[in-house]
Amino acid sequence: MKMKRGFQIVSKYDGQGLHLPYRTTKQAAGYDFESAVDFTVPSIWKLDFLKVLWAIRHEQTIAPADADRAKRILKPFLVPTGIKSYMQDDEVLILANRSSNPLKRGLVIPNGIGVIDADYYNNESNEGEIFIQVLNFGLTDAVIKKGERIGQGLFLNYLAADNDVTPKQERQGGFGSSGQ
Ligand SMILES: O=c1ccn([C@H]2C[C@H](O)[C@@H](COP(=O)(O)OP(=O)(O)OP(=O)(O)O)O2)c(=O)[nH]1
Ligand SMILES: [Mg+2]
Repeated sequence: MKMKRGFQIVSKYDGQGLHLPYRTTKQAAGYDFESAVDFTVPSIWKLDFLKVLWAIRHEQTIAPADADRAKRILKPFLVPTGIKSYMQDDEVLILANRSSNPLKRGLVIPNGIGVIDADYYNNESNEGEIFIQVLNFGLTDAVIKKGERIGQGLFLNYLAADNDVTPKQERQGGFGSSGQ
């Protein structure tokens, strides 16, 4: 059978008992992705963050160390899945949150959706490992266990615009690798 689209385990996770993404009901559109590792996502409502917000709100000077910590707290965390995905050239894998995540523990995907391009597969910098960006708006830190389902992926076809010029650049990685 000709392989059209699917998932594989990234080689550095070989033998670690990871599961390929799977659908949980007959007509589930999304393939659920599990976390490849135990991962704690700190709550954004850490004291330093509130302190900095308060200072900004009251036009007070912020100590550089506080500002740096607050920036770290607001920066999304990348949960590794240990999974890479191959697909046809005119296909894309869209990553979406599980709707229970914000409801149950305040976990949101700050990029809204994740776009996994076909040419991300087997890229030279990280072999095409898919990461799920998360921020924790819950009041307490979110402890994600290895094997817990944290997001879902949907394969879709995408369309090209008229007079589309295919760029020659090869993808080297993700998360800004193609420039600003
Ligand atoms: O939630 C995400 C979003 C993206 N990616 C990977 C796959 C995707 O193909 C690549 C680039 O994503 P995107 O094009 O959305 O980000 P960018 O900021 O434009 O980075 P680049 O310049 O590398 O394209 O990063 C993930 O693993 N998870
Ligand atoms: Mg891009």
